[in-house]
Amino acid sequence: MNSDVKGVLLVKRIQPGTDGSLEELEELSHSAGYEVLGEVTQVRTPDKAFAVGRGKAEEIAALVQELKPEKVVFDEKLNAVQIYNLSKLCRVEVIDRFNLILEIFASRARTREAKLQVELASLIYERPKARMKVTLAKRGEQPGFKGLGRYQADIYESEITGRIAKIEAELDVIRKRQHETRKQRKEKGFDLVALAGYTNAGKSTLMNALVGETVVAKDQLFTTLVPTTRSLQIGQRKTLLTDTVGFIKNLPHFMVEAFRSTLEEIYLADVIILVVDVSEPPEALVDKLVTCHDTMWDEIGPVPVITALNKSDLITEEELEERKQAIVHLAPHPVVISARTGEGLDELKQKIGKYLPKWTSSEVVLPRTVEGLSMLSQLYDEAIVHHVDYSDSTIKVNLEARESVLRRLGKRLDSPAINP
Ligand SMILES: Nc1nc2c(ncn2[C@@H]2O[C@H](COP(=O)(O)OP(=O)(O)OP(=O)(O)O)[C@@H](O)[C@H]2O)c(=O)[nH]1
Ligand SMILES: [Mg+2]
Repeated sequence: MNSDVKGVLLVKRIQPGTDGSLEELEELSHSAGYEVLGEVTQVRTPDKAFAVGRGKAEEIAALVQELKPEKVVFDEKLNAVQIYNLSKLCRVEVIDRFNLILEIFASRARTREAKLQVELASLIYERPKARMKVTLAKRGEQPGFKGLGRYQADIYESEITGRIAKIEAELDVIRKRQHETRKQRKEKGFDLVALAGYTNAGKSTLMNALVGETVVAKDQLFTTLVPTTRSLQIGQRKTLLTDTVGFIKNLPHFMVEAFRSTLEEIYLADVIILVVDVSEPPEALVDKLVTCHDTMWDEIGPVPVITALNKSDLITEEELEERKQAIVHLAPHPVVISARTGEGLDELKQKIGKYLPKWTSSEVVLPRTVEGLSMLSQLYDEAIVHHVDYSDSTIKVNLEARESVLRRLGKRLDSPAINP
């Protein structure tokens, strides 16, 4: 084993009747920079609360002795007592899937916003355990009892609550500013297009392929943590394309909430491109699409969704057909693409154009003054100008624009600008 790479032992929860190959704890561990030294599986009993039996706990402890991992990672959410007992028995740090996701987020967070979001999510996750943690700490020695995150036992629940309130207030300020920026962009005639989808589906690669710029794209989960926006010309329309944080299965609601400002880019878009990795087996594909729908469906309203079936370069025609059949009810307006080879990108752009909000055609009459000419130049930026007629005192412009642009123009001209 490479001495720089830390090892983990996984305790995977698997659905009865499956081999657990669809579970992504391994992938998450790699993305967090760990080497997987071994796995213990535990069949999930749907209606029962999660418990680790004595036999299972001893099996894990024996493997810890043998493999000497840095941490034991449970697929299941653990409470403070379970973490305490397990870490005492195994003499090693015990964490669960959410701690692992938080570790990944924490290691990727670069901006103030991302860092605050990660801290908020981990505080909300740790708060219910704080009380128990203090009780357990008072019992004295706690071998390897580090699984509750970096907050030590002397930080009480109320301090955590105070910190949460502080972060929320700061995030609120950031959000308001972002909201204002988005509103201004819309008013300037830009349409907002968001890339959404499961983590590692290829959103950032697609963004790069569409706008020819370099957003970091890697074969790991949660490469993108804060949205990046670039302009993208669709026919004559200017749009802003935003790359967003990926979705993942079983993300607790508090975590989705902590990343709300990031997800807002999706919720406020005019068109959503839902990117899926179509090279995955049909069951995984269905599973991931269901997660995407669960995460965003209630929030997005009647916004058109185009499904980009990405990574088609990795599969045969027959495999593609099989997958298309499997997801027919989950993938609105599908387009087969490969962000890597560029296949299907023209068709995707055409589809985006088709689903952009309709603009209004209008004829406006501007005064032939310095101000009128400045309005005309602004219209070239914010609208599609079809025809301009100059007379001695007026400029007649035939154009298409977002209604808000026409309304604003009407106000400046002191007369309605909308004459369809
Ligand atoms: N073969 C192939 N690989 C692709 C394609 N698109 C993306 N990939 C690869 O898939 C991996 C993930 O791509 P990203 O663009 O980082 O995915 P993402 O959806 O932005 O991921 P997160 O930001 O982590 O949520 C990278 O290794 C890409 O090179 C494609 O069309 N074909
Ligand atoms: Mg990305």
